[in-house]
Amino acid sequence: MNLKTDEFYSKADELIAAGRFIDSKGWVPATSGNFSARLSDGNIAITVSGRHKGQLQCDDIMLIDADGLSLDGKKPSAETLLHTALYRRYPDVQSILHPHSLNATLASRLFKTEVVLENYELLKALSGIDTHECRIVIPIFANDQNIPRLATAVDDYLDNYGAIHAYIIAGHGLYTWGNSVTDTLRHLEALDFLFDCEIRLYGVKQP
Ligand SMILES: CSC[C@@H](O)[C@@H](O)C(=O)COP(=O)(O)O
Ligand SMILES: [Zn+2]
Repeated sequence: MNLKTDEFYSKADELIAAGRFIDSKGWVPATSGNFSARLSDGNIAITVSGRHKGQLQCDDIMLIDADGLSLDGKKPSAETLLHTALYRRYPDVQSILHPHSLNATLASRLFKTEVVLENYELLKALSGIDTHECRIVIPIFANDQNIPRLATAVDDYLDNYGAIHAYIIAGHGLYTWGNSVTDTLRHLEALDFLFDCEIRLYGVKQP
């Protein structure tokens, strides 16, 4: 049975276009990053492991189930469990984007445990925020080649501290999500700008 529906191909097109945009910003060097979108039947369209995310073709997007098992014989992203854990936790989340952006990587080196974003108008680009008068925390997790263990660390944090908009993996990159691919791209672009502000401010504040 062919499980690839029109919806799958439409989400695949969105992820391919997102990849071109993200690559145009320099946020997915080499074959880094991974992207996904949830389908209405609960399955997930996700990037095949090891592909260049700025040069994705339809063949580079594959189908997995909600537990991350391949449904089409292809090899899903090495970080699939980070995607499935977020979809499991947040029923409204429909897309997850993971770039290896310079600013997320640098921010993790400078700020170590979390990035605090406060009093920026652009925070309103994040879902659920309607004023600059707010403070959000983007946690930074230690990098780990053991992805199940990393997924558990993220889950533990979310159990203890509640909902967040994104997280950084130290020396690695950013995960963010949203109610559509477009929403998630907006989050990515806003967060990159805000990380840039914090990194430059940090430089200014140094003696
Ligand atoms: C090119 S190294 C990057 C990988 O180790 C990983 O972090 C990554 O983001 C891409 O892995 P992938 O398996 O292609 O989804
Ligand atoms: Zn990665």
